[in-house]
Amino acid sequence: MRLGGRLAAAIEVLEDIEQRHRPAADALKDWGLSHRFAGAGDRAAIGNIVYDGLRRKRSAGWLVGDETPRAIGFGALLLEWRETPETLNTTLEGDRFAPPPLSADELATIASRDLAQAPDVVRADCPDWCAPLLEQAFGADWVAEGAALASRPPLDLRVNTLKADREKIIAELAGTNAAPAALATNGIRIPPIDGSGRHPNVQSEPAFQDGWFEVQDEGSQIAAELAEAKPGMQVLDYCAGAGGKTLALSATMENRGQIFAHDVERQRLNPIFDRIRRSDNRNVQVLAGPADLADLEGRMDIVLIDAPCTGSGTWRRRPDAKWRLNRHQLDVRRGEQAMILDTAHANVKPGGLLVYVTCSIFEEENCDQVAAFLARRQGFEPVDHAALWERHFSGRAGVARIDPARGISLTPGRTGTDGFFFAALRRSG
Ligand SMILES: C[S@@+](CC[C@H](N)C(=O)[O-])C[C@H]1O[C@@H](n2cnc3c(N)ncnc32)[C@H](O)[C@@H]1O
Repeated sequence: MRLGGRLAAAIEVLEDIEQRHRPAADALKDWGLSHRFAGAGDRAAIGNIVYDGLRRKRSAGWLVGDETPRAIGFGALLLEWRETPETLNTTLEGDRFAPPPLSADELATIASRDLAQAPDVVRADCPDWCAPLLEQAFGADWVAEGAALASRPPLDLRVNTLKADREKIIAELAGTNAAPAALATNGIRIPPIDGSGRHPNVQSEPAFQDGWFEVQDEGSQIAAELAEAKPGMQVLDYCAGAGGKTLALSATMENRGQIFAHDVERQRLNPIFDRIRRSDNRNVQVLAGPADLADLEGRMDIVLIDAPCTGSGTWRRRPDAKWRLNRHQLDVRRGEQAMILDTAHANVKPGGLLVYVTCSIFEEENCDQVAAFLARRQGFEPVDHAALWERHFSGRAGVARIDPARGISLTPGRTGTDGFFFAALRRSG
């Protein structure tokens, strides 16, 4: 397929997502199944146009003067593929599979628009209702942070130190531009890919099959590192899900001590068994249900709450979620977070840590949630987050937003990671 056919397909997929309120991944998969002639390169390029369009939906639409899937598809190519209106129209000319080229009206609109002069919400590429939340979180930087959340993400890997070291894996991945991550001690980063390219399928590498590394955003790795799980400790991962943080904690504990993996939806834990086998983690115990949890009351050195949240920090990777999210869902998540804090804290032993993590950028799910918990509950004190950060990332204070008494925020704009929030509260008695 040429660019015109790929653009037409991307517009079709964007229409499907909009009309049927479908996740982007499902719509793309269905398109691939009903167009089996399209090769892997075509599917990757179509996926890139769709994801670029969803990340930059507002700025793409604003540039072309409409909010239709067509305007978003064309806008994505202009903003992210280094196309110009002229190169695009020349490329589409005579291609019978391409959408109609940019019209005279569209060309005039594009020529008259300068994105630097666009309204703030357009440059931040966020829904109107989220703008005050971004402003609350980032102050004067909110537009820049919104724009960073609308950029293409890198592919981050975490070295499984139980089986390999960073140099060895980087050598295995030669030719992918893999390099040590800027902050995470065991992180490897493969930078974002340009245009129609795609990241290597690292999960098909023998090194992955042998458990040498996991795919994990650097922000998630940093959060696990800051929890300071040590060999011999008793740790409860209260919202373990597929086990990304469980495995990271287990590796820092060098397989000594015990980490209990719990999740209210037990089927979410299913991938963990295969991951444990592959990665040689031997100190993970997956809890079967609430009865097992009762045995842990007051006994844990660390209880990690990787809380269910809006996921607003991961909009680079799941841009369709940005447009589906609404105020009601945020309120539901806040209720769940408060309830989990009020329940899970009972498992922390005196002197132990309650660690609260989200992949959200909203204060309401982060600092506010911690402040409300501390106001409700006696016996927990925040650690000194500035000192904690300094212990791990000495001299790099500027790359995170640190409120010493409330927590640490990581963002795409400042940290170069997905948006994450981390807070550690010590139990006094
Ligand atoms: C952010 S995800 C966890 C991701 C996982 N820790 C990782 O690193 O791969 C949040 C998890 O919290 C779980 N959850 C939601 N409500 C819960 C509750 N009341 N108690 C325990 N887990 C809960 C969800 O099922 C979901 O798997």
